[in-house]
Amino acid sequence: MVVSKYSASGNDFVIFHTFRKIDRSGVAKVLCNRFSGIGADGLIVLLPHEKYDFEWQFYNADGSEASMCGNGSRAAAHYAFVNNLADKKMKFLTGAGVIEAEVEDNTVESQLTPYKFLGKYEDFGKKFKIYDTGVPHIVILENINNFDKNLARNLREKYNANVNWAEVRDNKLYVRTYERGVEDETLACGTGMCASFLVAKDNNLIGESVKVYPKSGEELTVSLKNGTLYFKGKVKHCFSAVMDGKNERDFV
Ligand SMILES: N[C@@H](CCC[C@H](N)C(=O)O)C(=O)O
Repeated sequence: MVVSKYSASGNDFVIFHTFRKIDRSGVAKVLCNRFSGIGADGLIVLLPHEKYDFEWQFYNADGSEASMCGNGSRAAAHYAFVNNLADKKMKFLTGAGVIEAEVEDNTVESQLTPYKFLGKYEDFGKKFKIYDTGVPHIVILENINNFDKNLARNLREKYNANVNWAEVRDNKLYVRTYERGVEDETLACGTGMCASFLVAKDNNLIGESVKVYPKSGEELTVSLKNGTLYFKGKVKHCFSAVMDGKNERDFV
């Protein structure tokens, strides 16, 4: 069994492709474990699809399945292209709908599925909005140094959403995200950066396109064109490894 490890702006993934569509929650937990596995925020499995270039299964590190992952969509597109599973421009099916992606060397742009506004709230002493950009995200617009892991954990549990602190400085967007399913802050979260973009835009703090910097410090671009979110940045293929003599069944 061959697996690849990718980092998409610091959000890291184990990726492989196969023909079998089975529950891989247990495999995700084993492979994503940072001490006894490969270590990653999520597992992505590419499967054949009759209409699209492929479909994917996405699992968080704790084995929970998520309908979408922005950074994962960029890593998966790069993996599909270099492994000859798709052309540079591709369409693939996720739990949230069809993603269109384009690979140009190590830079990948994904066109996300339509977003939904889920409401405006005041709770735990904070004002925030929730947008679904494929998965739900709470966005608190304030100094990102106020990022508070305990508060994020409480909000995540009560609203079953990822939690972002977002700040606009010098026309740039800075975002820190506590991710559901990793249950910690990650170095970057694509759907979180896109939700933060929407909230900053609602507040007239940015235009139709902005440079975004997650915790990793890597630069990405989020744009809104005709009501559709585009998300672009570099991905890194860290390595591919042969899991010697092993089948994924051996991991659960
Ligand atoms: N890191 C992802 C989001 C992955 C899913 C999320 N943790 C959830 O369970 O909602 C991204 O880049 O968008």
